[in-house]
Amino acid sequence: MKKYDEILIGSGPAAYEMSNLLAQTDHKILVIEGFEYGGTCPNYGCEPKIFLEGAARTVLQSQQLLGHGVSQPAKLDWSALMQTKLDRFDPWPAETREIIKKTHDVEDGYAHFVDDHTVSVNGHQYQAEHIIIATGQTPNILDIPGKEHLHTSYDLLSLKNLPKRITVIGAGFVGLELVTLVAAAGAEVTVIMHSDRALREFTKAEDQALVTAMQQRGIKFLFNADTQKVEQAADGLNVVTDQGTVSTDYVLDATGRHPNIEQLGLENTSIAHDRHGITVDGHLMTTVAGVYAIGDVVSRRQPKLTPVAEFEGQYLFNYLMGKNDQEIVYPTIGQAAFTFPEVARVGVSADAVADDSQYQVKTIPLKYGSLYAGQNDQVSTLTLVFKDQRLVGASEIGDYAADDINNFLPVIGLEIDGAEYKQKLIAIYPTLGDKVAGLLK
Ligand SMILES: Cc1cc2nc3c(=O)[nH]c(=O)nc-3n(C[C@H](O)[C@H](O)[C@H](O)COP(=O)(O)OP(=O)(O)OC[C@H]3O[C@@H](n4cnc5c(N)ncnc54)[C@H](O)[C@@H]3O)c2cc1C
Ligand SMILES: NC(=O)c1ccc[n+]([C@@H]2O[C@H](COP(=O)([O-])OP(=O)(O)OC[C@H]3O[C@@H](n4cnc5c(N)ncnc54)[C@H](O)[C@@H]3O)[C@@H](O)[C@H]2O)c1
Repeated sequence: MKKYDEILIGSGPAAYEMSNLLAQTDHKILVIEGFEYGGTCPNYGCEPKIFLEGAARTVLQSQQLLGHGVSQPAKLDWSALMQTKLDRFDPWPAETREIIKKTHDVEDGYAHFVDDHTVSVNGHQYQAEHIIIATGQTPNILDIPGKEHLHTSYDLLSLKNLPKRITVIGAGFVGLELVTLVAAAGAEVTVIMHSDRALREFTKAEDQALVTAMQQRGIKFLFNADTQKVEQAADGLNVVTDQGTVSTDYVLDATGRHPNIEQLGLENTSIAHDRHGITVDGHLMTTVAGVYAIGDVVSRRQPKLTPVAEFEGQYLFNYLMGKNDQEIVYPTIGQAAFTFPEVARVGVSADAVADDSQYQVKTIPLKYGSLYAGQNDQVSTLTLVFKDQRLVGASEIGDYAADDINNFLPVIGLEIDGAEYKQKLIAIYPTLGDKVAGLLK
């Protein structure tokens, strides 16, 4: 049986970060990847999504400015845009594999444990001083009649021809970001939600303003609807819900993601897990000594995001190399949905402390600023949460929400007050950065 210092199962952002750091050591490393090297984010997640969003945003901004100095809205050619996406992204998995292979051994296949300390792939068995599970998450598929008609975000992000009518089940991050893209490209979109809340991570007011903005662009929403089945119809598909039937050409299942643990053979081990992922301690060690988990596959309350996965990769590298023996402490984490308008947040939510007199909430409409007025961005609203004069939370809905909220991350994470900000920084004007010091007073 071949032995390594470290075995990394998966090659997404969490494992890739660790593999790059381990490349600087003399350790013998094996990276096992069952699908596309680089994982979700660069191949069928954040990166292709934000790439496609560039053109979609241009179209939506031009529509928003009709009658405000723009006379002809831009038009999105989905097939042409998709070709540029495929040209850019198709080579990435092979390139990533080559980069990893320069310093580590690689095995192309799905790994599973045969016992607590032995991993099997392609009929070979391997052991290591440290085994790191970094297998991420995978999209849910509703278990309903006609589920063979359901597509995932993976399918949609490579869809060469845009269907006329698209139905999206689920209005979380993946659902609403992809709705933004396909609706901007001209598809008639219906979103089926099983409650009346879309992005629960944001305030109710932000969530409602986002849904309203989407409705005003012609996107239909079915609230509190339970999807029962998908049926073949004479001219497409019927999505049958308890609130009525939606005729459509394509159905995206965006009802969430679950940890990639089914193929890992955990039943042959003592590695504990729950429906949110693998259970780890403060050093990211599983319930088996020497076996660790990082990234989206970990059961934790922090959001499942690329920078969080990378942070865990860095932390575990430092811990295993003896550079840090402290338990992991997560930094201040910013989060955004790249919808139109965007929504973004950091720290304490205004809704969570609405009834707590220790907190003060300020809501600031941004539409009067020239930057926002110049985009005819009528919804932009910033919400700040203070405790003991200190900023502890910020959220925004608006065309620039993600960039705007990035301004508040150092304020909260480094605990800077308005005076210190003003003394140490002159931010770029006229952006929101320039207003931060004033807003902290
Ligand atoms: C559509 C979409 C958009 C997103 N947008 C953003 C965004 O804008 N910003 C952001 O921060 N995050 C975003 N995310 C989330 C982000 O992609 C993940 O948080 C990130 O990829 C997690 O990295 P990871 O390494 O933990 O897992 P992954 O990237 O999922 O990588 C896990 C890898 O393990 C492999 N694997 C699984 N099982 C096995 C096995 N048994 N053996 C071998 N290999 C295995 C998989 O094939 C995969 O390559 C998005 C996700 C999606 C789906
Ligand atoms: N911009 C970003 O940072 C970004 C983008 C995409 C994904 N992500 C990450 O990926 C994670 C997963 O995203 P996601 O959108 O797949 O999951 P999610 O949990 O954000 O959203 C899934 C949605 O589907 C709904 N749902 C569940 N069952 C349903 C049903 N039967 N009918 C209708 N609706 C149903 C849920 O209520 C929820 O609103 C996110 O939490 C985030 O961490 C981040």
